[in-house]
Amino acid sequence: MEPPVPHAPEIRTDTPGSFARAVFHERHPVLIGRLLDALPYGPAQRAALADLLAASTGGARLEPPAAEPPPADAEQWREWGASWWGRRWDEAPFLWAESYFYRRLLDATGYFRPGDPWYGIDPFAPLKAAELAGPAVDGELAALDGHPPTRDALLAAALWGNRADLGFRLTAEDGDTATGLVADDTAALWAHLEHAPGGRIALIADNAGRELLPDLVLLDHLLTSGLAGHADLYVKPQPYFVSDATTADTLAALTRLRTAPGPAAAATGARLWQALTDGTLTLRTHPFFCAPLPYQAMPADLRRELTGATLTLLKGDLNYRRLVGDRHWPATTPFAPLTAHFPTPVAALRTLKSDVVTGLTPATLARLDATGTPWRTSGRHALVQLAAARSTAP
Ligand SMILES: O=P(O)(O)OC[C@@]1(O)O[C@H](CO)[C@@H](O)[C@@H]1O
Repeated sequence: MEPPVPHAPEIRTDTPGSFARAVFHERHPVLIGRLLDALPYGPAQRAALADLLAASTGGARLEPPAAEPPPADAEQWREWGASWWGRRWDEAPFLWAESYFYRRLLDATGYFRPGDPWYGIDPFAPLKAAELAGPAVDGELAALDGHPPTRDALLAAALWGNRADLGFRLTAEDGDTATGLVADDTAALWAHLEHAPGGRIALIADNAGRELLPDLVLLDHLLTSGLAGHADLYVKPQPYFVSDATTADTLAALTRLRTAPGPAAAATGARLWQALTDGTLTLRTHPFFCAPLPYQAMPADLRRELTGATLTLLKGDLNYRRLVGDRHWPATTPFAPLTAHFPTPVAALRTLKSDVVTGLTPATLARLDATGTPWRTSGRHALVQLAAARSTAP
């Protein structure tokens, strides 16, 4: 008999002193301030953003997205929010409420209003562009011209690239430095790919810029080494969680690679460009990547699309929360059973930036707890976790 899948309470924002509450009450005000500094939004948009902040932190009731003109996702959101409309923002689960906050933020800027001059304008674009143009990226691209990096180094770069999350950076402590891995299935991940080389790999991206660049370099390695015969790169269909990568961000990152002064970065960019044009690499998206739901609720069309991949590389903190469920799991809860719903073998590459964690050994947990630091949320720790036991048949 299968062991029962364990349960734990969902994380909510109404717990005083919690990380989730701080995201709404500390991070979001800083974020709205940054957006208002970065773009010359007019009085109506400024008022709408201020209203959103007040409603989402002040006990207002949840209402569906603006109905006039009806946005393309109106029906979808009516369904996704069926349990929550009319309830207070802080009664909804953290995962749901945060996702809806970003949806309403786009509403407030005019992003969804055809005919509005701000229609389709990414409110986070100035923040993402500044990071991509910055000197840190110059250094990281130049480093590719040194000793050819090992595959472990490429994987580690993609993993730690997840710290460059502009939402997290809004309130991260200065000087936070990376420490170590709390779980490390790196060797098992390579063994899994070596066991069935040449298959299709999916990478579900997280942040643009300094995270997406090493993700792209990793994909190039997987394709050129033959470990993958094809790669699908999944990005968000719309701006989300500040720096999540969209198609526009992917094109910007590719251009940054192709036009890099160093030969190694430029050659990587050229190969990836070619891979996109000849179909070896496919750029994909789906509305579910901005859904306020765990991956257990993945719709059938996306499930079908992913099925058959040798491995899905799932990047980042939010994807991890969606994978295992945004719940107060005891940290030693085994990782694999919580991911059994996922349609392919899956590897999470994530820096720890929220309360959820699973699959730790009791010794690791005791060591981390003994530090007396906020190790779950500081972004100083990371993990590579693999759940490989899955049918890979299409
Ligand atoms: O998914 P990412 O970019 O790694 O992290 C997203 C994040 O910054 O946003 C949420 C809180 O706002 C947390 O999941 C995490 O701290």
